[in-house]
Amino acid sequence: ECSSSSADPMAACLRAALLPPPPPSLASPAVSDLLLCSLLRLLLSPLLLFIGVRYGRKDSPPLRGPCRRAPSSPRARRRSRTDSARSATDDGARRDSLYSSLSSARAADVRGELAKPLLSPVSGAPDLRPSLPSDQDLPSLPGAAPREPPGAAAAGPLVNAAVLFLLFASSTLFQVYAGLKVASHDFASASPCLPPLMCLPVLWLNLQVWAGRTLLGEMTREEGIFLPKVHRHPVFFHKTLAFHWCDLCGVRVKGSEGAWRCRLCDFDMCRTCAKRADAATVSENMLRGDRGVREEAAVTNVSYFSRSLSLARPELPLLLLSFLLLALYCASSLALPNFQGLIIDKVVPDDAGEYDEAGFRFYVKIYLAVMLTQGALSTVYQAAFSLVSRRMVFHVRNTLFRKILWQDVAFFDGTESGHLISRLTNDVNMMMQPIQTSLSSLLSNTLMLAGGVAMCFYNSYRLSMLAFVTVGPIMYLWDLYANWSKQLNRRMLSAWAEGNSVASQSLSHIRTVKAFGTEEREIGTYSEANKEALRAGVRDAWGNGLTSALTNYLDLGTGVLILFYGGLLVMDGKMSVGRLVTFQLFWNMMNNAYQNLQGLVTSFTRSAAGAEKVFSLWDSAPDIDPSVGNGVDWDVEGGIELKNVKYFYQMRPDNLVLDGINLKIPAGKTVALVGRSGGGKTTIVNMLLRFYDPKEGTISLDSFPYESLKVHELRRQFGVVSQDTELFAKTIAENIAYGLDPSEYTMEDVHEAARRAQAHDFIMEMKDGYSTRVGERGGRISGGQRQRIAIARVFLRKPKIILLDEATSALDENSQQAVQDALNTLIKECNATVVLVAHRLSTVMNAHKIAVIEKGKVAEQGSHDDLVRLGGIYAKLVEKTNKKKENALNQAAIDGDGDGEGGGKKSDVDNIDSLLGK
Ligand SMILES: Nc1ncnc2c1ncn2[C@@H]1O[C@H](COP(=O)(O)OP(=O)(O)OP(=O)(O)O)[C@@H](O)[C@H]1O
Repeated sequence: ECSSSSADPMAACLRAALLPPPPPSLASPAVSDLLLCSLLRLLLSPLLLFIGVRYGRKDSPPLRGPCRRAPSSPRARRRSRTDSARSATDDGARRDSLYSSLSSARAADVRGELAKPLLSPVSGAPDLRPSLPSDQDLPSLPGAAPREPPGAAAAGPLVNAAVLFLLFASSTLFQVYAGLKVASHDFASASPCLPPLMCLPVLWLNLQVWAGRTLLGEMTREEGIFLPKVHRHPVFFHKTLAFHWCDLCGVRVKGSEGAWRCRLCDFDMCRTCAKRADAATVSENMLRGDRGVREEAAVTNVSYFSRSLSLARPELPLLLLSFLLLALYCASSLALPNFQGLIIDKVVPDDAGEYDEAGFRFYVKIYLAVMLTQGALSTVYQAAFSLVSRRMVFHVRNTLFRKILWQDVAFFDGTESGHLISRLTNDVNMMMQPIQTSLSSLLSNTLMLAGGVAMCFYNSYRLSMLAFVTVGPIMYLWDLYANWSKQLNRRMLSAWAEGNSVASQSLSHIRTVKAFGTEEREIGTYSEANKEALRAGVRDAWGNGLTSALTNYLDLGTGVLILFYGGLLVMDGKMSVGRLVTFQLFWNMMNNAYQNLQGLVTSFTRSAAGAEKVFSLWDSAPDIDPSVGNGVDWDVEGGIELKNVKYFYQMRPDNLVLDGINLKIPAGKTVALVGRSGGGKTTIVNMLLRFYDPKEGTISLDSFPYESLKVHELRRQFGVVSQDTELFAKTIAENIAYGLDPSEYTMEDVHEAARRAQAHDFIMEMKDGYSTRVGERGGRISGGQRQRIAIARVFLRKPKIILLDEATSALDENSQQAVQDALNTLIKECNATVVLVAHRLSTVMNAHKIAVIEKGKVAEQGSHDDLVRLGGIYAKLVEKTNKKKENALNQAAIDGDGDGEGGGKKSDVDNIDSLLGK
């Protein structure tokens, strides 16, 4: 037939290939061809998979010692997670025994214990320290000294990619061939089971590719190492990490050295830290509660989608209305191509050369009416969806901020504010972006796709079979790209978080930056973080472009096939022109819907990187749960007792700060804490505020254990003036009344509180008085003024317990005197329990009780007279002060200096730190 005398030999050839009229039977050559193809693939696929699994592995040889490989199968991963959760629970349950063993050791001994090799934990106690690879293990870690021939490891990913490509290319070719066969077969008198039978190979091929890819992915998964006590996810060695900081030591990773990195969250570990046997579980920017680090779970598309939908639950009525309108809109859209086809058929003359003008006018009118209805429906449903998505974003931002603020104080010890700002902004934006922009298009495209597919098959199953052979390959390509893009987006979010962190630190310490002239360095660091994000973004853009180009070519090829084969059918009189146009319109509609959906799935997959960070924080409830406990509903007296309190900070577990503190703070009395710098005084104040829970021992208020009380109500009993008060960037009046409801005070109360705190005069000297804005952190007023505003706060709140943590230590002599006077008035007038941390003997001498904190214990306690009589540490301090004063007086007499300070500073004379000899 190809050599026939047709005007267009090429068309004749294709026609012969596409339109053979074979006798319809199950044993026809078309069917046997397809069976042969399927068989061929049945042999080819396992062969390719074998090559991929054998030569495509990327991982390193097994490790020895305490670190183990990341479990490779999903079930093993689940089991491992359960194991580590169980071991964490066991660790918690057995923690007491560890602490009892710790209690017998002094802090220094504890440090010594922790420095022991990892394989010999504290005897009889669970080892809470990280199981990091020992030095012997490290050479076997990937990147350190691979045992496999260097070429083999490097070629792994290439082999893998080549195998995947061959699988993809062969399946696409087979699918196109199968499509052509189905489309060209004459089913007129065939057995009814033949058409579906001939369609099966296409389905089968797609299934094969999907199964092959999943299998290859699972079997060649790069296995990192799993260090359950350092990090909850497996970590992988990366030879080049251009812009990352080690989350253990905080030092920047050198690009040439490489480092360990978690691919699920923002965790990096340098090689030096990986070798440290005494590295503590101190990773920065991890989710942590008061009891330790928490897992950040990976988010799948399904869970991301279902959780996002659950966020829309409060908007359900509006959402249902918009869905209804949308369904109507889609139904009208699906009707349109039919009318277009009918209109075209009416303008084509019939066999007698007549036009059906009446029919033509009728269908044009209907077409117009449907279009107008469609326009109105689309306006309303889009507005409704946009409203729903905006409300969702509002809800997510508010809730996330609430979740952050309710985290334990320990969480903030280990997290930089820049990272948190990043979660609130970049991560939320990334997570909400597909929902915000595509809530409506998701549904409309799904409906259009389903309707389009049905209408395509209804109009021509032959053309449909031909057209659908590229759907599988296109899906495959987009899926590949989406998963790759998700990784890039994770990297981008980490880089943005680092950038935010650099920016927020530089801005909050702008004076230091200026003083040291490090502007350029900070700009460089910031720009490097952004450069890393840019690099990932550029790669993502290229990937997107390439995937779009490939899928577009597949799509265009399908369009050409439909046109060509459809044209042949029309020429053979097997299809009308209107039908062909209708089919084309439905195909375009379905194809658009499909591509939009594919784009949506892709953006969901990448945005899951942001959703991971948002949801993990969302799900992380604080260990000191604000909703747990009873209200403080009795008339609080303010008596506090600490019994055998032991504590070490999570970020420095080797430093046992409190080692069995026993202290009674009687109601209405003043108790002073003295001791050397770093001795743990502020830590006791933190424990009194229940910022942290003791690792061992109890604290009670009026005999009620702290854990039995609602933490928020407990903290409301306290007023605090600390070393460096930081005010909010609000007015002075707002700062004084901070934390109180407007109904709880009047402006007169605010003025009175300021007067008693000796702040009223300096406030009134300012042009705007109480409306003066103090700037960020109160930077526009002096340190002494800030402290007096903090004291005014306490006066206004009238708390039952007042905590004064070295309130005058950061001030110059004149300010010190003014603040000290204000504090003395506070102590006298408030009739409250006062806990006073002071660095000058003169401020503690009048306290009812003085507790000397030494090496994490209360070394001695009692009144000034009792302690002087005892002849211990405190008595020595008093003795030294008296001697200093005597010397100063003698010196003054010799110098003829009237003030008796001997030229020295008055505060030096009774400064506890200098008397203790730091
Ligand atoms: N958030 C924290 N994380 C880890 N370690 C901390 C933290 N805060 C304090 N430390 C450490 O705990 C120990 C006790 O600190 P604390 O502030 O309680 O001492 P202090 O007696 O109040 O000292 P100073 O008189 O100098 O204020 C110190 O070694 C300190 O370095």
